[in-house]
Amino acid sequence: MRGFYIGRFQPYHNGHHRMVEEIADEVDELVLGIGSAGDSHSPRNPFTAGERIMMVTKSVEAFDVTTYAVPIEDLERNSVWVSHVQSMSPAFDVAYSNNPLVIQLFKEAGVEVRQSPMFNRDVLEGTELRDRMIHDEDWRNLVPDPVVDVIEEIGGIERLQRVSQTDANGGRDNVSPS
Ligand SMILES: Nc1ncnc2c1ncn2[C@@H]1O[C@H](COP(=O)(O)OP(=O)(O)OP(=O)(O)O)[C@@H](O)[C@H]1O
Ligand SMILES: NC(=O)c1ccc[n+]([C@@H]2O[C@H](COP(=O)(O)O)[C@@H](O)[C@H]2O)c1
Repeated sequence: MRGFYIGRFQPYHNGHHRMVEEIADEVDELVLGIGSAGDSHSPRNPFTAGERIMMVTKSVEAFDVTTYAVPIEDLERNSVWVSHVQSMSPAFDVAYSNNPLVIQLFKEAGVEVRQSPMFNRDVLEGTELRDRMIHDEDWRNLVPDPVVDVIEEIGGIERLQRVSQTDANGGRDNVSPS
C-alpha cells in the first residue's frame, strides 16, 4: 500500500517526523508532497522546494519506508486540487493529513484520509520554529539533525531573518559604506 502526506514543511520538524514514523508502520511506500512548491524566500515560506526535498529525503532515511518527494504547486481552484495532486504523484491508496481543508478535499474526491494526533503542538509548529529562527532562539532540538545541516548549508537563518525585515531596516545592507 502507498500513502501520501503533504505539507509545506517550512521547515520539516519533529512533529512531521513523528507523523512519518507512524505512517511508515502502515504503508509500504510513502509519497511526501512538498506543498506550495513555488513559494520561497518569504517569512512564511523561506525555503525552496529543492531545499525542502533535501530536508525530508535525508530525514526519512531513518525509517524503513521507500519515500518519494514530489513538489506540488498551489492552484487558484481548490475544487480541482486533488486531481492536480494525483496528476503529479505516484498513485496512492490513502492520504494522511491533519489540515481540515486538505481532509475535506480528499474526502470529497473519494480518497481515504487518515489523521494523526498532533505531537507537542505548542512547540512543534512551523510558525513557532520560524519565529525562533528569526529571534535567534532555540530551534535545533525541534527538527531532525539533517534539517539543521541543510539549513546551515543554505544560510537559511540569515535568509529568513533578512526576508522578515522591512525596508526601513533591511535597506541598510544595500548601501555602500561611504
Ligand atoms: N506537531 C505536529 N504533529 C502532528 N502533525 C503535525 C504537526 N505539525 C504539523 N502537522 C501536520 O503536518 C501537515 C503539514 O503541516 P505544515 O507543513 O503546515 O506544518 P505546520 O507546523 O502546521 O506549519 P505552519 O505553522 O508553517 O503552517 C499538516 O497536516 C499538519 O497538520
Ligand atoms: N488550491 C490549492 O492549491 C490547495 C488546496 C489545499 C491545499 N493546498 C496545499 O497543500 C499543502 C497543505 O499543507 P499544510 O497542511 O502544511 O498546509 C499546502 O502547501 C497548501 O497550500 C493547496
